[in-house]
Amino acid sequence: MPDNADNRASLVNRQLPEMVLSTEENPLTAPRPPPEDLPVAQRAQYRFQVKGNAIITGGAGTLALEAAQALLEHGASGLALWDMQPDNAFDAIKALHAKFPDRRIMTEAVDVRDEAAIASAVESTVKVLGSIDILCCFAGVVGCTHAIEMAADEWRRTHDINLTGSFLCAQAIARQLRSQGTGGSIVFTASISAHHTNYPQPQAAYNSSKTALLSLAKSLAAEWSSYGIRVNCLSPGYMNTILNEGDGLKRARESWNGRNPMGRMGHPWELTGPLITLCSNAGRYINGTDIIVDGGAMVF
Ligand SMILES: NC(=O)c1ccc[n+]([C@@H]2O[C@H](COP(=O)([O-])OP(=O)(O)OC[C@H]3O[C@@H](n4cnc5c(N)ncnc54)[C@H](O)[C@@H]3O)[C@@H](O)[C@H]2O)c1
Ligand SMILES: OC[C@@H](O)C(O)[C@H](O)CO
Repeated sequence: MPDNADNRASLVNRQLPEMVLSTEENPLTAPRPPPEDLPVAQRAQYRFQVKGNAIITGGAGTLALEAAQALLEHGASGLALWDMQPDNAFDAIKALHAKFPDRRIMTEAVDVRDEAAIASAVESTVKVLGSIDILCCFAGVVGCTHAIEMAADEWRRTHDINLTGSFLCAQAIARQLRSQGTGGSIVFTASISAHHTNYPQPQAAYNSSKTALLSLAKSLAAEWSSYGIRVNCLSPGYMNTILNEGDGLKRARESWNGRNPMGRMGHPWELTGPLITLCSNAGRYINGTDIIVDGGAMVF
């Protein structure tokens, strides 16, 4: 690894790769309003229709499975649920197969920290589904350790999964979308923790990994828009999922609700409207940003 002085010298002499911005003529980023003659009844559907196939990381988790159902309801033709523990989704996937017998729904055991596993999952996903159009990154972990006590391993693991894992999956899918020439939508799951510091639970590693995701989404949106790839984040507030269950968090939950104008946690379903927006025509001009879905938790 060169030291800083060498780095600076090589930067001065290096030809930087050009960042190609999209132009008005790029068909991948054109506005695509509904055709004038589309009947009124079909215009709303056109706006929120999900086309093609989606990969969902952390696909056995609560928010991810709710997203899976929403994507199918809005028209996704196929889904690949990638998770380190895909068997946890066994019953949920059985139910999805029963509700949507005409769609292809597959699972893959993938650790999002593992580049080789991601590459092989892209290959097998494309083999089964034919192509990829959407990536939703839900894989994530949270710990509640005081920063002063935190082992370096916990810090690294949190960032490796929440931040680097999202980057590695996005990069692999962007390469696939570029080779397809189709464009697509990538959605990271950040959090209100990306915007403010959780209280009362100490979550320095989690918070900083999620804040970095916001910045990553902006950077990738800038670099990849010429391929027709939009990159955005969703920032859920406190949602009713396993992540926030357990007696240990009972007092925290009371405190979260007490500081939320709506006085309650979010239902996983309540995240799916914004997700569908980002993955459909409705979100065609939304790029490099973040949608906060928290019931107003950060207004105080
Ligand atoms: N639940 C909330 O209140 C809330 C709020 C804000 C943000 N989020 C974020 O939403 C996402 C999903 O949260 P959830 O509540 O559904 O949690 P969850 O624990 O139900 O789901 C997380 C999933 O990620 C998987 N996973 C963990 N490490 C992985 C790895 N290395 N590779 C692949 N998969 C891995 C887990 O097996 C699990 O299925 C997380 O990124 C979380 O930080 C959740
Ligand atoms: O900030 C809300 C979430 O990101 C998260 O659910 C919580 O902090 C986990 O305890």
